[in-house]
Amino acid sequence: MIEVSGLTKRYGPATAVDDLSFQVRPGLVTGFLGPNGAGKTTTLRLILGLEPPSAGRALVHGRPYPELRDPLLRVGALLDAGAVQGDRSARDHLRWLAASNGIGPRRVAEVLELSGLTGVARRRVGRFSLGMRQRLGIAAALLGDPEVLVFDEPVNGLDPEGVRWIRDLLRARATEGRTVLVSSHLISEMALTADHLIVVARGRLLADTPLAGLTARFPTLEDAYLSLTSGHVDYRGVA
Ligand SMILES: Nc1ncnc2c1ncn2[C@@H]1O[C@H](COP(=O)(O)OP(=O)(O)OP(=O)(O)O)[C@@H](O)[C@H]1O
Repeated sequence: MIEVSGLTKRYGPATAVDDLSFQVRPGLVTGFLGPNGAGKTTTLRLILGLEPPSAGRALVHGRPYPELRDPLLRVGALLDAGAVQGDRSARDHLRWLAASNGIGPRRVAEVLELSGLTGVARRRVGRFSLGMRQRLGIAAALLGDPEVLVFDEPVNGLDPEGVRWIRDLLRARATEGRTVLVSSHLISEMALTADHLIVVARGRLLADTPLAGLTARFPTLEDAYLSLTSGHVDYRGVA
């Protein structure tokens, strides 16, 4: 369970996240949608304790993320798949992460297999394509077999097979009763993947609803999303 209440983040005079409150419940894939600059990544960073909020709070398993013991075993996150040291092999990268979190090498082999990277495990990450980096980031998120998954744009750069893999993975994790929060700009993909949607714009909550609640009055989720966000797009700060 993730609980966000009154969450606010200001950067100087700009408010990136504005008094946001929502819950992400276990057993569902919750899609996190919004226009460019809506505050999605900032919200995920606040949930993961990568930045302090200006006001409000975000709790994971009932605690602020920085207070979790063995965080990698509790929460798996994919934020910036590019942020990996390029001179390490995929296997060494995962082994290093695993060792620093008390996870054994057997689990590294498992997540390499799970993410389709076994054949390239010894290759330097610097030579990986964007899609392979995404898979590596997801492998890292799965290392601790966590109950909560937080993925920012996980299908970015993935080929159709990879997109299907992510969709099935998120679905399977939710079916096991885990908490899954996933942001995406691909509305058609969210229509296939998500059970529940949280939509934000300009840092504020626009909708917190089951997927069916949003699509009932529109032919497609894209139509519903565009109707909901029309008039809320201003790309503050986006060059
Ligand atoms: N470190 C920062 N300093 C100043 N402004 C920031 C910082 N991080 C984010 N912002 C601003 O906060 C706003 C929200 O950005 P954020 O990246 O959270 O949006 P997003 O919904 O993830 O966008 P996108 O869909 O384009 O990735 C933007 O206006 C952005 O420029």
